[in-house]
Amino acid sequence: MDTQLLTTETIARSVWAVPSLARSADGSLSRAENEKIIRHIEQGGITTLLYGGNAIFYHLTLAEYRTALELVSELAAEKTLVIPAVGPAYGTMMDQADVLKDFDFPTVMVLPQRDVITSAGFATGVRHLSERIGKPIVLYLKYDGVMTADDATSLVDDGLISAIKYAVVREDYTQDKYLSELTGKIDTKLILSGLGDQPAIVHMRDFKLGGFTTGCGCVFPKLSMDLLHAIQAGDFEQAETIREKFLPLEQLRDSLGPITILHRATELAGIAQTGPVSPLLSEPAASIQEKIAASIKQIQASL
Ligand SMILES: N[C@@H](CC=O)C(=O)O
Repeated sequence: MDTQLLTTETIARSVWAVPSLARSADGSLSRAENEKIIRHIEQGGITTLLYGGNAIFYHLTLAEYRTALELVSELAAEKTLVIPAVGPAYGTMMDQADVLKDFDFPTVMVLPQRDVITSAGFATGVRHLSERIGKPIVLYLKYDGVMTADDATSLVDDGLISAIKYAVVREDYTQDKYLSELTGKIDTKLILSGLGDQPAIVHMRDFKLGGFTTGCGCVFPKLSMDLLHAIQAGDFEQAETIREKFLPLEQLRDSLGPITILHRATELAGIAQTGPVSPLLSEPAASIQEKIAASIKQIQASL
């Protein structure tokens, strides 16, 4: 596992894959199946793994948290950067910080919270977390204005932020006042487009963001890396062609739940047995699973 502190070069060198976390039939975390997922992603050329929402880190027990960190840190290839998430509750992240001290992850990401939060309080929580683990943090901005651009800038200026995952959903990604405010104050290369392959072109071309995160890229990693390389080369026609290839699966995820559809897609694509979906989420119905399988075939046929 790559344990070097993040730089803007690290951020840009790979798409950030956001994988599912496989469980055995009894609900325990599966070493063998998570290894298959990691190898599949790495074989597509991806060197950054972010264990967060798609891995349902929201709902891990503290004991599972340690096991998950052991698995992913031991299974990742030497050059793979692994970023685990913490939180989203303050108490949870501080308990998890004590577990993290036993590992060499160069940074961690705070999962997003929408309720029971203020901008200044969120910034204070990030400061406490960074002090506790002695490392900079990946800020995940998923809700409009959840942290003001000024508060985010203070954290960056104080060296407490390794990257920002920006994932506010918009009707039109070219129009985004919050992102404009952030990019007006913070080095855009520290900010990643955090909503998968669909807004990546607009975010990187128009707002000059440093990279993007992907869920579908855990099933089609080479396609996601091809998209990153096309955008970085300024070949937006090619990038648009690649973006459209993801649509069958991405549209299902958008309408039916990005996390659970990816969890099942990873299995239906033959990558690994991902096992039961963690409560508080639930399994897609059989009819939906047929649609997931069909969408995977459609993408495979387009490659
Ligand atoms: N939410 C996005 C990117 C990951 O955070 C996805 O799953 O595609």
